Formats: sequence, structure tokens, C-alpha cells
Amino acid sequence: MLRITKDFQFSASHRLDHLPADHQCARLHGHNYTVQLELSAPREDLTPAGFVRDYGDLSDFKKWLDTELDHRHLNEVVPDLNPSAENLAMWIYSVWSERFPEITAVRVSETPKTWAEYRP
Ligand SMILES: Nc1nc2c(c(=O)[nH]1)N=C([C@H](O)[C@H](O)COP(=O)(O)OP(=O)(O)OP(=O)(O)O)CN2
Ligand SMILES: [Zn+2]
Repeated sequence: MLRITKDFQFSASHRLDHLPADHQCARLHGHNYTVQLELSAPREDLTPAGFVRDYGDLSDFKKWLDTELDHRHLNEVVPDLNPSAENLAMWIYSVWSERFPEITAVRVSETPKTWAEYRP
């Protein structure tokens, strides 16, 4: 099995529900997010060039992040979702797994020290 990853950045604000009122993340704040897509394929499914998928094919994902999420308020973008890193990873997988069936994990980082991973 071969695995590739590519990182993408966006900046956005959010506020998390279901936390104690004095929790810092219950307040409006923002992050410089990193989203990492992981795509996998068995060696027999590699393209003739030896790719799981051309990294360049993911440019539509970058365009989507830029237009839908970058410099937006995540609670408004996905109103039914409490925008934790875990929930964002699951949501991004649900939006993109049909277009890129090779996606095996979505990781979301809010800070240089934190990562959440969804691996169905
Ligand atoms: N499991 C999760 N825990 C937290 C999430 C999350 O999405 N999943 N989100 C937050 C906040 O939105 C934000 O990310 C703050 O995180 P935290 O690391 O606690 O904040 P700091 O950067 O200020 O942490 P320091 O340890 O002070 O550097 C909270 N938890
Ligand atoms: Zn936060």
C-alpha cells in the first residue's frame, strides 16, 4: 500500500458549543488551520507515472478551501456542526471522499501543537 499526503492552509474563526461558559474556546476566536489529506492505493493501482494520484489533481480542494472556508466564520459555514477539529475532519471527508475515493484520512490542525484525524 502506498500513501501520499498534501497539506492545505486556511484561516477562519469559530466558537465551540457544549463547553463550560468560561472555556476559552467557547469565545469567538480564530486559527490558522492546516488540513492534511491522505490518499492511498495498492501498488497495482498506481498510475503509469507511479502516482497514487497526481498532487496537482487536489487543486480543486484548495480552491474549495479558499472560497468556502478561508477568512470565514465556521459556525456560519456549517451551522449544524460544532466546529471542533474532529468534526471538521469528518465533515471534510464527507464532502470530498466521493470525488477522491483514494482519501483514507483527513487531518485538521488548529495550532502547531494539535492534530485531529478522521480515518473511516
Ligand atoms: N479535542 C479537541 N480539543 C480542543 C479543540 C478541538 O477541536 N478538539 N479545540 C480547542 C480550541 O478550538 C483551540 O484549538 C484551542 O486549543 P488549545 O490547544 O487548548 O489552546 P492553546 O493553543 O491556547 O493551548 P496552549 O496549551 O495554551 O498552547 C480546544 N480543545
Ligand atoms: Zn479554536
